Amino acid sequence: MITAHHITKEYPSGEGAVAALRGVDLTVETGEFVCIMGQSGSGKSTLLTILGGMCHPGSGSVEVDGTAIYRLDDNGLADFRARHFGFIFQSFHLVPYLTAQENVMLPLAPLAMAAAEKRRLANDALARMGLAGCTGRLPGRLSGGEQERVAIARAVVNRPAILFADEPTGNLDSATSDQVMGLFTELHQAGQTIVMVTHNPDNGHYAQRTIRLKDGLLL
Ligand SMILES: Nc1ncnc2c1ncn2[C@@H]1O[C@H](COP(=O)(O)OP(=O)(O)OP(=O)(O)O)[C@@H](O)[C@H]1O
Repeated sequence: MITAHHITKEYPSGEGAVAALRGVDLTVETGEFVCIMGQSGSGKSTLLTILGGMCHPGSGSVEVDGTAIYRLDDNGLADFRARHFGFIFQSFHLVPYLTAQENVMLPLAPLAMAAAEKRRLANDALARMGLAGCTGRLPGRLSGGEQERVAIARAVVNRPAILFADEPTGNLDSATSDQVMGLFTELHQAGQTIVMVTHNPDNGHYAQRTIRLKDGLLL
C-alpha cells in the first residue's frame, strides 16, 4: 500500500519556480490498478516519479507498506526500489546492444543472487509475456509490441510489489496498446498493484480507479 501525504514539488525556472505539485494526498491499496490522468503539464509524471522513489518531493512524505521511503539514505532508497518497484516508460528504454534476456536481467544487477538464477528469472518473465522464443534477440530484431513486452518483463522480473508505468502505450498503435493493456489486466488479476500515468482515456478504462490531476492538484 502506498500512502502519499501532502506532496509538493517545485522546479526552478527562468521566471521563478514552477509548482508542479501543490499538495497531493493519495492512497493506493495493495492490489489496486490506479490510473493517473490529466492534461499535459498537470504534474502526472512528477507524481509518478515521487511515488516511485526516484525524486524527492519538496515537502510531504511517501510511505510504502509502512516504510517512509524518503527517510532512507540514497543506497537504502535504491535498494528499496530494486526490491519493491518495477518501472515501464513510454520509450521502452531497452539497451540496444543487450539481448532481451540481458535487458530483463538489468534490474536484478544490484541484488545478491547467482547469475544462473538471474537468467532463470529473466527467462520466466519473458515466457510470461509470451516471448520465450526471443530471449537471445537484440531489441532491433523485435517489433514495437515485442519490445514493449520485453520492457514489461523487465519491470516485473523482480516480482515487484508495485508496478509504475508512465505512458506505457504512448508509442504503440491501438491494436498493440490493447495487447499491452490486456497484459496489465492479467498482472492486475494476479494481484499486481499498478500505478499508471496515461493521456489515453481508452487505457483508463482498464484501471480500477482513475484519479485526475489539474495544475498540480487532485480534482
Ligand atoms: N525538470 C524540470 N524542470 C523544470 N520544470 C519541469 C521539469 N519537469 C517538469 N517540469 C514542469 O512541471 C510541470 C509538471 O510536469 P509533469 O511532467 O509532471 O507533467 P505531466 O502531466 O506529466 O505532463 P505530460 O503529460 O506533458 O508529460 C510542468 O509545468 C512542467 O513544465
